[in-house]
Amino acid sequence: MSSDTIIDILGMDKMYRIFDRPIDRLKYILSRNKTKYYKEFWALRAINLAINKGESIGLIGKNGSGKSTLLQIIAGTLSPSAGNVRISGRIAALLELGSGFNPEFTGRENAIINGTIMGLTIEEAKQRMPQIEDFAEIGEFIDQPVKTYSSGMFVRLAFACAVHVDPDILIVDEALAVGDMQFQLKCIEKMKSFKEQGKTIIFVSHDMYSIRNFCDSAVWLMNGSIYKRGNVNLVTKEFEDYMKRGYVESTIQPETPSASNLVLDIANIEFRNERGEETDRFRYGEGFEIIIQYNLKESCLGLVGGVSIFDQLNTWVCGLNTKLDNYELMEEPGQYRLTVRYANMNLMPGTYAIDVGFFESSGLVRLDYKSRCRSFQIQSSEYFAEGLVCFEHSWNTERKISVEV
Ligand SMILES: Nc1ncnc2c1ncn2[C@@H]1O[C@H](COP(=O)(O)OP(=O)(O)OP(=O)(O)O)[C@@H](O)[C@H]1O
Repeated sequence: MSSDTIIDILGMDKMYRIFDRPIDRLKYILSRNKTKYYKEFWALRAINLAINKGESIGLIGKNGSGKSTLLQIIAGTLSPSAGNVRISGRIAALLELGSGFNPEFTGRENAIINGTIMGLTIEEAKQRMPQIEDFAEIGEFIDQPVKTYSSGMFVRLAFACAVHVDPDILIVDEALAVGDMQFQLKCIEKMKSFKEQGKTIIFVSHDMYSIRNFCDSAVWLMNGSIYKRGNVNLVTKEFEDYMKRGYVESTIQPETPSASNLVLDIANIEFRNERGEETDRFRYGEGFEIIIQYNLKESCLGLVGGVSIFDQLNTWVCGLNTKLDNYELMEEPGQYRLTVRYANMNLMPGTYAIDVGFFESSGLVRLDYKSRCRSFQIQSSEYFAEGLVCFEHSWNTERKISVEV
């Protein structure tokens, strides 16, 4: 284990025992020779994973691939069946929400207990209470039993506790999606500052856009094994292609719902042709514009706007956003028109749909997202090519002259 390695997993397996009937579990517990009343299910197999200090890792994989199991083992809430797991730092994990809380205790009591479990003394844990209360913003509920909390309050308290124990490693398992948007933004700011401080972050999401925006590298789990690890863009792209090719049943997670449109509202989307006329029909090869009117209600640092085009089979034809193009949007509140211009549209004739979305800078929080909100047609009376796009091209042929010797 190098001095930079903060998480080191070697040859780790996790097996779950599956009992067909509750009585079989009881029989197993009571049997002296531990007769096998169960079936074995290997959720993780031969995992070797070393993560260095300061890395931001995106953990991806389809449903049931073993992501949560791996995170729980790293977090120490689940034991592996075999292998070694060495962690050299303090871990704060936001896994199943509030799973570490005792429902009968108040928020304050739980926060203090959590702090002591994380290695703080009771005094240190108490000293951090004002910051936790401040961050969680749940007011007087801090002194109510957590069983009375809404799921949003749980996230608030859980995140506040997690980030105020000064962890070296932060694990976030899509927990953020439950909180309200203002709070999500606050959490993301905190995660960014953790990243800047060189802390290690493991982030699980089904949203590849979020993973690409937040992580440096990605680990792809498939059927309980690490299938790929590497550059976040390459691995997530390959994962998306894999999912699209339909190797899997259509169990891709639903999109993360748009955060309530408190910060930004998309008011209108329209298409205009090269002559500035509003229309949704274009000639093949013609340029056109998509004009998005939106209302920014609160200033938003690093606002990102994007448009994606899909064909009728849902193939993602082209996704563009202002961040990828280094185009900065204004951050002050106001009403805006954002125009994206496509020159020489060489999509083949057919009907296409668009998604339009706005995100805060890391891409983790959707401020407003309209899926397949408008469609347009590319028309041509000529039959000139097949497929999805027609690239600019030319043909050439040369006759090979055979020389007799
Ligand atoms: N307590 C358990 N007992 C038996 N099997 C389990 C248990 N927990 C998880 N599994 C199984 O282990 C496999 C991996 O589950 P896990 O929750 O780690 O996957 P995941 O990648 O996090 O999935 P998702 O994206 O749906 O959250 C799944 O097939 C799941 O059914």
